[in-house]
Amino acid sequence: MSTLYDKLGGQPAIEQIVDELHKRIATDSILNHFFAGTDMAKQRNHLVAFLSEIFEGPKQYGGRPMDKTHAGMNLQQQHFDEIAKLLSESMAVRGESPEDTKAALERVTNFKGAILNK
Ligand code: HEM
Repeated sequence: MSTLYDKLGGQPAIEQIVDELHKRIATDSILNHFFAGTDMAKQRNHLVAFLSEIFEGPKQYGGRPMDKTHAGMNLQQQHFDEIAKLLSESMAVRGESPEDTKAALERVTNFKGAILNK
């Protein structure tokens, strides 16, 4: 049976989705200030690896756990919702189906408790 990673189109698809997401974050006034000091090239690789892994692709994320990564940011529900919205848009642009997009959002939402209020 194919995994969500395969259904989405594998590594090239995840890379394109993350690039679309980063384009949107850059012009989003709710989110972009959080990334002011971030090396976005590194961030791209980390996020591609992280998403690939949670979508059941090859295990490849070697970065910090989500609670440590977002420590001190005091992220709130509205920030999470905004990223989730931009991620959905990025998946739609890439031509992903509503079902696969929903499944992906569910996987990401599993980490909400580790990301918010840190
Ligand atoms: C929606 C679910 C989210 C996921 C799956 C996620 C995932 C990640 C990952 C994998 C990293 C890289 C970790 C590392 O460098 O070791 C990261 C870093 C980061 N995330 Fe998130 N994140 C999420 C939500 C958010 C939100 C809502 C914000 C703020 C608006 C945010 C802001 C950041 C920032 C600023 C960094 C870079 C930290 C640095 O420069 O060291 N994240 N995130």
